[in-house]
Amino acid sequence: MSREIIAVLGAGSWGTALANVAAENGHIVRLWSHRAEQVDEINETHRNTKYLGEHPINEGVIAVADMKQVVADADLVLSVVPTKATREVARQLVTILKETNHKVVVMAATKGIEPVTYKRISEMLAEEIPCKYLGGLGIIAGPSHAEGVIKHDPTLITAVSSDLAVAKYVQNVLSNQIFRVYTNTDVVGSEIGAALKNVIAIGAGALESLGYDANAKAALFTRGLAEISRLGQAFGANPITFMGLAGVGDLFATATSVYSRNYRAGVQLGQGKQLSDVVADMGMVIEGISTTKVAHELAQKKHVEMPITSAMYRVIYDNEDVKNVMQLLMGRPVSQEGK
Ligand SMILES: NC(=O)C1=CN([C@@H]2O[C@H](COP(=O)(O)OP(=O)(O)OC[C@H]3O[C@@H](n4cnc5c(N)ncnc54)[C@H](OP(=O)(O)O)[C@@H]3O)[C@@H](O)[C@H]2O)C=CC1
Ligand SMILES: O=C(CO)COP(=O)(O)O
Repeated sequence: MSREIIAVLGAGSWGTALANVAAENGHIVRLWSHRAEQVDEINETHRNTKYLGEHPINEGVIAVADMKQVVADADLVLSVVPTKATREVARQLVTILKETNHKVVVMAATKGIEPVTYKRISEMLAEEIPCKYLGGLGIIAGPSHAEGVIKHDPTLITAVSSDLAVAKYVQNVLSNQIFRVYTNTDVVGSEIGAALKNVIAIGAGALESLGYDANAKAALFTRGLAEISRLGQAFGANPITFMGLAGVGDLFATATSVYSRNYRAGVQLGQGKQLSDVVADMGMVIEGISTTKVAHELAQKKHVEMPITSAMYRVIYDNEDVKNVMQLLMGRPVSQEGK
Protein backbone atom coordinates (compact mmCIF):
# COMPACT_ATOMS: atom_id res chain seq x y z
CA MET A 1 0.00 0.00 0.00
CA SER A 2 1.34 3.44 -0.90
CA ARG A 3 1.67 6.13 1.73
CA GLU A 4 -1.59 8.06 1.56
CA ILE A 5 -2.38 11.54 2.80
CA ILE A 6 -5.34 11.28 5.13
CA ALA A 7 -7.49 14.11 6.46
CA VAL A 8 -9.55 13.26 9.51
CA LEU A 9 -12.30 15.81 10.18
CA GLY A 10 -13.37 15.80 13.83
CA ALA A 11 -11.04 15.26 16.76
CA GLY A 12 -13.41 13.54 19.17
CA SER A 13 -13.00 9.98 20.39
CA TRP A 14 -13.54 8.22 17.08
CA GLY A 15 -11.75 10.72 14.83
CA THR A 16 -8.67 10.54 17.05
CA ALA A 17 -8.71 6.74 17.25
CA LEU A 18 -9.07 6.41 13.47
CA ALA A 19 -6.29 8.93 12.90
CA ASN A 20 -4.15 6.80 15.21
CA VAL A 21 -4.83 3.64 13.18
CA ALA A 22 -3.94 5.43 9.94
CA ALA A 23 -0.72 6.84 11.42
CA GLU A 24 0.28 3.45 12.80
CA ASN A 25 -0.16 2.14 9.25
CA GLY A 26 2.46 4.66 8.10
CA HIS A 27 0.20 7.15 6.33
CA ILE A 28 0.52 10.92 6.54
CA VAL A 29 -2.28 11.87 8.90
CA ARG A 30 -3.70 15.27 9.70
CA LEU A 31 -6.46 15.58 12.27
CA TRP A 32 -8.68 18.64 12.02
CA SER A 33 -10.00 20.09 15.25
CA HIS A 34 -11.98 23.31 15.46
CA ARG A 35 -10.51 23.98 18.89
CA ALA A 36 -7.00 25.50 19.05
CA GLU A 37 -6.27 24.31 22.59
CA GLN A 38 -7.00 20.74 21.55
CA VAL A 39 -4.62 21.06 18.59
CA ASP A 40 -1.87 22.16 20.97
CA GLU A 41 -2.57 19.36 23.41
CA ILE A 42 -2.46 16.67 20.72
CA ASN A 43 0.73 18.00 19.09
CA GLU A 44 2.57 18.73 22.33
CA THR A 45 1.53 15.83 24.55
CA HIS A 46 0.24 13.24 22.05
CA ARG A 47 -2.89 12.93 24.15
CA ASN A 48 -6.52 13.96 23.65
CA THR A 49 -7.50 13.85 27.28
CA LYS A 50 -11.08 15.06 26.99
CA TYR A 51 -11.94 12.18 24.69
CA LEU A 52 -9.38 9.43 25.24
CA GLY A 53 -7.89 10.14 28.65
CA GLU A 54 -4.22 9.27 29.01
CA HIS A 55 -4.02 6.90 26.01
CA PRO A 56 -1.00 7.96 23.95
CA ILE A 57 -1.64 8.94 20.33
CA ASN A 58 0.84 8.04 17.60
CA GLU A 59 3.26 10.91 16.98
CA GLY A 60 2.45 10.70 13.29
CA VAL A 61 -0.95 12.23 13.99
CA ILE A 62 -0.61 15.96 13.38
CA ALA A 63 -3.50 18.06 14.66
CA VAL A 64 -4.36 21.21 12.70
CA ALA A 65 -6.94 23.93 13.27
CA ASP A 66 -7.03 25.17 9.66
CA MET A 67 -9.08 22.76 7.58
CA LYS A 68 -7.42 23.94 4.39
CA GLN A 69 -4.02 22.69 5.56
CA VAL A 70 -5.59 19.35 6.40
CA VAL A 71 -7.47 18.83 3.18
CA ALA A 72 -5.42 20.66 0.51
CA ASP A 73 -3.44 17.64 -0.75
CA ALA A 74 -5.42 14.81 0.88
CA ASP A 75 -6.21 11.53 -0.89
CA LEU A 76 -8.75 10.35 1.64
CA VAL A 77 -11.04 12.37 3.92
CA LEU A 78 -12.60 10.67 6.94
CA SER A 79 -15.61 12.64 8.18
CA VAL A 80 -15.96 11.89 11.88
CA VAL A 81 -18.12 14.64 13.30
CA PRO A 82 -21.57 14.00 14.82
CA THR A 83 -24.60 13.78 12.52
CA LYS A 84 -25.72 17.29 13.40
CA ALA A 85 -22.38 18.77 12.27
CA THR A 86 -22.03 16.74 9.09
CA ARG A 87 -23.50 19.24 6.61
CA GLU A 88 -21.72 22.23 8.13
CA VAL A 89 -18.36 20.47 7.98
CA ALA A 90 -19.03 19.14 4.46
CA ARG A 91 -19.71 22.72 3.31
CA GLN A 92 -16.38 23.85 4.71
CA LEU A 93 -14.72 20.94 2.91
CA VAL A 94 -16.36 21.90 -0.40
CA THR A 95 -15.13 25.49 -0.11
CA ILE A 96 -11.59 24.17 0.13
CA LEU A 97 -11.99 21.60 -2.65
CA LYS A 98 -13.24 24.39 -4.92
CA GLU A 99 -10.11 26.42 -4.16
CA THR A 100 -7.69 23.53 -4.56
CA ASN A 101 -9.73 21.98 -7.37
CA HIS A 102 -8.95 18.38 -6.54
CA LYS A 103 -10.81 15.15 -5.91
CA VAL A 104 -10.86 13.21 -2.67
CA VAL A 105 -12.33 9.94 -1.51
CA VAL A 106 -14.73 10.76 1.34
CA MET A 107 -15.69 8.16 3.93
CA ALA A 108 -18.03 8.99 6.80
CA ALA A 109 -17.60 7.27 10.14
CA THR A 110 -20.65 8.99 11.63
CA LYS A 111 -23.58 6.84 12.79
CA GLY A 112 -26.88 8.66 12.53
CA ILE A 113 -29.74 9.86 10.35
CA GLU A 114 -30.59 13.51 9.78
CA PRO A 115 -33.74 14.64 11.60
CA VAL A 116 -36.58 16.04 9.45
CA THR A 117 -35.03 15.09 6.07
CA TYR A 118 -34.39 11.46 7.16
CA LYS A 119 -31.21 11.49 5.05
CA ARG A 120 -28.49 8.97 5.77
CA ILE A 121 -24.98 10.39 6.27
CA SER A 122 -23.76 9.40 2.80
CA GLU A 123 -26.88 11.00 1.29
CA MET A 124 -26.12 14.27 3.06
CA LEU A 125 -22.53 14.18 1.83
CA ALA A 126 -23.62 13.37 -1.73
CA GLU A 127 -25.94 16.39 -1.62
CA GLU A 128 -23.25 18.71 -0.28
CA ILE A 129 -20.15 17.62 -2.23
CA PRO A 130 -20.30 18.04 -6.02
CA CYS A 131 -19.40 14.85 -7.94
CA LYS A 132 -16.43 16.52 -9.60
CA TYR A 133 -14.66 16.69 -6.22
CA LEU A 134 -15.50 13.13 -5.22
CA GLY A 135 -13.08 10.34 -6.04
CA GLY A 136 -15.41 8.01 -4.17
CA LEU A 137 -17.93 8.10 -1.34
CA GLY A 138 -18.81 5.64 1.37
CA ILE A 139 -18.94 4.95 5.06
CA ILE A 140 -17.16 2.85 7.63
CA ALA A 141 -19.14 0.98 10.25
CA GLY A 142 -18.90 -1.93 12.62
CA PRO A 143 -18.20 -2.71 16.28
CA SER A 144 -15.39 -0.31 17.10
CA HIS A 145 -15.37 1.63 20.33
CA ALA A 146 -12.66 4.27 20.10
CA GLU A 147 -11.51 3.33 23.59
CA GLY A 148 -10.89 -0.26 22.45
CA VAL A 149 -9.24 0.71 19.18
CA ILE A 150 -6.78 3.10 20.83
CA LYS A 151 -5.63 0.36 23.22
CA HIS A 152 -5.29 -2.15 20.38
CA ASP A 153 -8.16 -4.47 21.17
CA PRO A 154 -8.59 -6.63 18.05
CA THR A 155 -11.28 -4.87 16.01
CA LEU A 156 -13.18 -5.66 12.82
CA ILE A 157 -14.94 -2.97 10.82
CA THR A 158 -16.41 -2.73 7.35
CA ALA A 159 -15.71 -0.22 4.59
CA VAL A 160 -18.87 0.31 2.60
CA SER A 161 -19.37 1.90 -0.78
CA SER A 162 -21.59 1.18 -3.76
CA ASP A 163 -18.26 1.22 -5.66
CA LEU A 164 -16.39 -1.86 -4.44
CA ALA A 165 -13.06 -0.40 -5.63
CA VAL A 166 -13.52 2.50 -3.20
CA ALA A 167 -14.33 0.14 -0.33
CA LYS A 168 -11.24 -1.94 -1.18
CA TYR A 169 -9.05 1.16 -1.26
CA VAL A 170 -10.17 2.11 2.26
CA GLN A 171 -9.76 -1.52 3.36
CA ASN A 172 -6.12 -1.39 2.25
CA VAL A 173 -5.46 1.98 3.85
CA LEU A 174 -6.84 1.11 7.28
CA SER A 175 -6.23 -2.64 7.73
CA ASN A 176 -3.49 -3.98 9.94
CA GLN A 177 -2.89 -7.00 12.19
CA ILE A 178 -5.27 -5.85 14.90
CA PHE A 179 -7.63 -3.67 12.90
CA ARG A 180 -9.18 -5.78 10.18
CA VAL A 181 -11.35 -4.12 7.57
CA TYR A 182 -13.94 -5.98 5.49
CA THR A 183 -15.80 -4.54 2.51
CA ASN A 184 -19.50 -4.29 1.73
CA THR A 185 -21.49 -2.61 -1.04
CA ASP A 186 -24.79 -2.34 0.85
CA VAL A 187 -24.63 1.30 1.88
CA VAL A 188 -28.32 1.57 2.83
CA GLY A 189 -28.27 -1.48 5.12
CA SER A 190 -24.95 -0.59 6.70
CA GLU A 191 -25.99 2.98 7.49
CA ILE A 192 -29.36 1.95 8.88
CA GLY A 193 -27.75 -0.79 10.99
CA ALA A 194 -25.05 1.59 12.23
CA ALA A 195 -27.52 4.30 13.21
CA LEU A 196 -30.32 2.22 14.70
CA LYS A 197 -28.24 -0.05 16.90
CA ASN A 198 -27.82 2.99 19.13
CA VAL A 199 -31.55 2.98 19.91
CA ILE A 200 -31.36 -0.63 21.08
CA ALA A 201 -28.17 0.12 23.03
CA ILE A 202 -30.02 2.79 25.02
CA GLY A 203 -32.68 0.16 25.71
CA ALA A 204 -30.02 -2.31 26.87
CA GLY A 205 -28.70 0.26 29.32
CA ALA A 206 -32.21 0.84 30.60
CA LEU A 207 -32.67 -2.92 31.15
CA GLU A 208 -29.39 -2.99 33.04
CA SER A 209 -30.66 -0.27 35.35
CA LEU A 210 -33.66 -2.47 36.19
CA GLY A 211 -31.32 -5.30 37.14
CA TYR A 212 -32.35 -7.63 34.30
CA ASP A 213 -29.88 -10.17 33.04
CA ALA A 214 -29.01 -12.16 29.90
CA ASN A 215 -32.50 -13.42 29.02
CA ALA A 216 -33.96 -9.93 28.83
CA LYS A 217 -30.93 -8.56 26.98
CA ALA A 218 -30.90 -11.39 24.44
CA ALA A 219 -34.61 -10.79 23.86
CA LEU A 220 -33.97 -7.08 23.30
CA PHE A 221 -31.04 -7.68 20.91
CA THR A 222 -32.88 -10.30 18.87
CA ARG A 223 -36.17 -8.48 18.51
CA GLY A 224 -34.36 -5.15 18.18
CA LEU A 225 -32.32 -6.47 15.29
CA ALA A 226 -35.50 -7.89 13.72
CA GLU A 227 -37.10 -4.45 13.63
CA ILE A 228 -33.94 -2.73 12.40
CA SER A 229 -33.82 -5.29 9.60
CA ARG A 230 -37.52 -4.71 8.76
CA LEU A 231 -36.95 -0.96 8.45
CA GLY A 232 -33.77 -1.48 6.45
CA GLN A 233 -35.50 -3.80 4.01
CA ALA A 234 -38.26 -1.21 3.54
CA PHE A 235 -35.48 1.02 2.18
CA GLY A 236 -34.01 -1.72 -0.03
CA ALA A 237 -31.26 -2.99 2.29
CA ASN A 238 -29.86 -6.50 1.93
CA PRO A 239 -31.09 -8.47 5.00
CA ILE A 240 -27.72 -10.26 5.22
CA THR A 241 -26.10 -6.93 6.13
CA PHE A 242 -27.89 -7.03 9.50
CA MET A 243 -26.14 -10.34 10.26
CA GLY A 244 -22.77 -8.66 9.68
CA LEU A 245 -20.45 -6.14 11.30
CA ALA A 246 -22.70 -3.11 10.74
CA GLY A 247 -25.68 -5.07 12.08
CA VAL A 248 -25.48 -7.65 14.84
CA GLY A 249 -21.75 -6.95 15.33
CA ASP A 250 -22.15 -3.31 16.22
CA LEU A 251 -25.40 -3.94 18.08
CA PHE A 252 -23.64 -6.42 20.34
CA ALA A 253 -20.64 -4.15 20.96
CA THR A 254 -22.70 -1.07 21.66
CA ALA A 255 -25.43 -2.69 23.72
CA THR A 256 -23.03 -4.57 26.01
CA SER A 257 -20.18 -2.16 26.62
CA VAL A 258 -19.66 0.46 29.26
CA TYR A 259 -17.59 2.28 26.66
CA SER A 260 -20.81 3.00 24.79
CA ARG A 261 -22.25 6.44 25.31
CA ASN A 262 -25.65 5.19 24.21
CA TYR A 263 -25.63 2.26 26.64
CA ARG A 264 -24.50 4.50 29.50
CA ALA A 265 -27.21 7.03 28.62
CA GLY A 266 -29.75 4.19 28.80
CA VAL A 267 -28.56 3.17 32.25
CA GLN A 268 -28.97 6.74 33.49
CA LEU A 269 -32.39 7.22 31.89
CA GLY A 270 -33.49 3.94 33.45
CA GLN A 271 -32.38 5.28 36.82
CA GLY A 272 -34.72 8.22 36.30
CA LYS A 273 -32.14 10.88 35.44
CA GLN A 274 -33.45 13.74 33.27
CA LEU A 275 -32.53 13.58 29.59
CA SER A 276 -30.99 17.08 29.64
CA ASP A 277 -28.73 16.06 32.55
CA VAL A 278 -27.72 12.81 30.83
CA VAL A 279 -26.72 14.71 27.67
CA ALA A 280 -24.90 17.47 29.58
CA ASP A 281 -22.98 15.05 31.82
CA MET A 282 -21.88 12.78 28.94
CA GLY A 283 -19.98 15.61 27.20
CA MET A 284 -19.81 13.47 24.05
CA VAL A 285 -22.36 12.83 21.35
CA ILE A 286 -25.16 10.33 22.15
CA GLU A 287 -26.41 9.75 18.61
CA GLY A 288 -29.17 7.35 19.67
CA ILE A 289 -31.20 10.12 21.34
CA SER A 290 -31.92 11.84 18.05
CA THR A 291 -31.95 8.56 16.08
CA THR A 292 -34.73 7.20 18.30
CA LYS A 293 -37.03 10.04 17.19
CA VAL A 294 -36.00 9.69 13.55
CA ALA A 295 -36.49 5.91 13.59
CA HIS A 296 -39.85 6.20 15.36
CA GLU A 297 -41.05 8.65 12.68
CA LEU A 298 -39.64 6.56 9.84
CA ALA A 299 -41.42 3.47 11.15
CA GLN A 300 -44.72 5.33 11.00
CA LYS A 301 -43.98 6.80 7.58
CA LYS A 302 -43.00 3.41 6.12
CA HIS A 303 -45.66 1.43 8.07
CA VAL A 304 -42.98 -0.77 9.62
CA GLU A 305 -43.72 -2.30 13.00
CA MET A 306 -40.97 -1.18 15.42
CA PRO A 307 -42.37 -1.69 18.93
CA ILE A 308 -39.04 -1.47 20.78
CA THR A 309 -38.05 1.74 18.98
CA SER A 310 -41.46 3.24 19.76
CA ALA A 311 -41.11 2.18 23.40
CA MET A 312 -37.70 3.87 23.55
CA TYR A 313 -39.25 6.97 21.99
CA ARG A 314 -41.77 7.12 24.83
CA VAL A 315 -39.06 6.65 27.46
CA ILE A 316 -36.83 9.35 25.99
CA TYR A 317 -39.35 11.90 24.75
CA ASP A 318 -42.48 11.29 26.86
CA ASN A 319 -40.63 10.52 30.08
CA GLU A 320 -42.40 7.17 30.42
CA ASP A 321 -41.15 4.74 33.01
CA VAL A 322 -38.87 2.00 31.61
CA LYS A 323 -40.57 -0.71 33.64
CA ASN A 324 -44.01 0.31 32.34
CA VAL A 325 -42.99 0.32 28.67
CA MET A 326 -41.30 -3.04 29.16
CA GLN A 327 -44.46 -4.50 30.65
CA LEU A 328 -46.44 -3.15 27.70
CA LEU A 329 -43.96 -4.75 25.28
CA MET A 330 -44.21 -8.08 27.09
CA GLY A 331 -48.02 -7.82 27.06
CA ARG A 332 -48.30 -7.46 23.28
CA PRO A 333 -50.25 -10.24 21.49
CA VAL A 334 -48.01 -13.27 21.03
CA SER A 335 -46.62 -13.57 17.54
CA GLN A 336 -44.73 -15.66 15.00
CA GLU A 337 -40.97 -15.32 14.43
CA GLY A 338 -39.57 -14.50 11.00
CA LYS A 339 -42.38 -12.18 9.96
N1 LIG B 1 -16.75 7.00 19.81
C1 LIG B 1 -16.78 5.85 19.17
O1 LIG B 1 -16.28 4.82 19.67
C2 LIG B 1 -17.41 5.76 17.84
C3 LIG B 1 -18.16 6.79 17.34
N2 LIG B 1 -18.74 6.67 16.10
C4 LIG B 1 -19.52 7.77 15.52
O2 LIG B 1 -18.63 8.80 15.15
C5 LIG B 1 -19.28 10.08 15.27
C6 LIG B 1 -18.43 10.95 16.16
O3 LIG B 1 -18.43 10.34 17.42
P1 LIG B 1 -17.37 10.60 18.56
O4 LIG B 1 -16.02 10.82 18.02
O5 LIG B 1 -17.60 9.54 19.56
O6 LIG B 1 -17.96 11.96 19.12
P2 LIG B 1 -17.32 12.89 20.22
O7 LIG B 1 -18.45 13.53 20.92
O8 LIG B 1 -16.31 12.12 20.99
O9 LIG B 1 -16.54 13.97 19.34
C7 LIG B 1 -17.16 14.74 18.37
C8 LIG B 1 -16.10 15.64 17.78
O10 LIG B 1 -16.70 16.41 16.73
C9 LIG B 1 -16.42 17.77 17.01
N3 LIG B 1 -17.45 18.63 16.46
C10 LIG B 1 -18.76 18.69 16.82
N4 LIG B 1 -19.39 19.61 16.07
C11 LIG B 1 -18.46 20.15 15.24
C12 LIG B 1 -18.50 21.16 14.25
N5 LIG B 1 -19.63 21.79 13.93
N6 LIG B 1 -17.36 21.46 13.61
C13 LIG B 1 -16.22 20.82 13.93
N7 LIG B 1 -16.11 19.85 14.84
C14 LIG B 1 -17.24 19.52 15.49
C15 LIG B 1 -16.35 17.88 18.51
O11 LIG B 1 -15.72 19.07 18.90
P3 LIG B 1 -15.85 19.64 20.41
O12 LIG B 1 -14.82 18.91 21.21
O13 LIG B 1 -15.57 21.07 20.27
O14 LIG B 1 -17.25 19.35 20.88
C16 LIG B 1 -15.54 16.62 18.80
O15 LIG B 1 -14.19 16.83 18.52
C17 LIG B 1 -20.67 9.78 15.86
O16 LIG B 1 -21.61 9.73 14.82
C18 LIG B 1 -20.51 8.39 16.48
O17 LIG B 1 -21.73 7.66 16.47
C19 LIG B 1 -18.57 5.56 15.33
C20 LIG B 1 -17.83 4.52 15.79
C21 LIG B 1 -17.19 4.53 17.08
O1 LIG C 1 -20.59 3.00 17.47
C1 LIG C 1 -19.89 2.76 18.42
C2 LIG C 1 -19.10 1.52 18.56
O2 LIG C 1 -19.12 0.77 17.38
C3 LIG C 1 -19.84 3.74 19.53
O3 LIG C 1 -21.03 3.71 20.21
P1 LIG C 1 -21.39 4.87 21.24
O4 LIG C 1 -21.61 6.10 20.42
O5 LIG C 1 -22.62 4.38 21.94
O6 LIG C 1 -20.24 5.02 22.18
